[in-house]
Amino acid sequence: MNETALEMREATLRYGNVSVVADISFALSCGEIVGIAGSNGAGKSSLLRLACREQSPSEGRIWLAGEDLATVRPRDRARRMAVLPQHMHLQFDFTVQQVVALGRSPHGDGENAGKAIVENLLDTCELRHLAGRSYQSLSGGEQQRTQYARVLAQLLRKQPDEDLRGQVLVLDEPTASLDIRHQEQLVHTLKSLRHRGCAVLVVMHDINLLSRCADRLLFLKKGRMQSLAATAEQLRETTLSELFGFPMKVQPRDDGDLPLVYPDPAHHAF
Ligand SMILES: Nc1ncnc2c1ncn2[C@@H]1O[C@H](COP(=O)(O)OP(=O)(O)OP(=O)(O)O)[C@@H](O)[C@H]1O
Repeated sequence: MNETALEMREATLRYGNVSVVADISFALSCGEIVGIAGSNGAGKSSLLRLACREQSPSEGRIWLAGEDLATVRPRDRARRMAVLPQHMHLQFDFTVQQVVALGRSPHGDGENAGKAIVENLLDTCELRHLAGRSYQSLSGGEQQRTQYARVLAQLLRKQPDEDLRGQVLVLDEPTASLDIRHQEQLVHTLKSLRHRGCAVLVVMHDINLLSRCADRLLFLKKGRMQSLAATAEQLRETTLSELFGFPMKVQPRDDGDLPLVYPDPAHHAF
């Protein structure tokens, strides 16, 4: 199997004559988590839309495990790549269980193996008590957890604990509505998916949370790659201050864990 799960080479996305993402090149390996960070409007969601072929690049090429993404049939792509968008609106009022089961659609096994996967995810994602509830009636965090379970249902091939090399998970702000307990749970599941060979591309505004899951961080500024490096190397005050356009502090920790990043409290910009 190809060790590169997803690769972009000189990918650009233009709306009219404005490039919202420009000249992006990187490779995501099987069993690797790449975190994407940057300011509002930097192009993070646009980059993810290119990665999952929701939009095709104006220039450049993208490969899924060595295959040109443009030639991978949509159903095949949906079996190999699961995507959690930033916003998700449902036209119909499904129950939580039905929403999670939607993830099995590309696999066509909803009545058999897929049912066991959905049942398992309702338990592991702590959704069992909500299974029969209308999705529309849920809180923001409950909806986000339901959607996360749906993409996990799509990501798994046949069994809850199988090898996931070649599978790609794309997440846009998956923790935006989650409480601390469920943020921690999500970080834990991402690490476990990585351990099983899954490749993950994830956007988060919380740089500390992102750093805790990502092997490498890709920093985007005005649609361009500012830098891509191992997480520890990216956590530098000058790099982060430039990225966010605000003075940032990086506090080393005694326990040898990654440093803590926070806005400089001495700076009074507003
Ligand atoms: N359909 C579109 N037509 C024109 N411009 C667009 C379109 N979609 C996005 N943009 C612009 O592209 C830029 C990048 O948007 P994108 O959603 O990728 O940013 P982002 O980094 O995900 O931002 P945020 O942190 O606010 O979610 C923004 O300036 C946005 O206004």
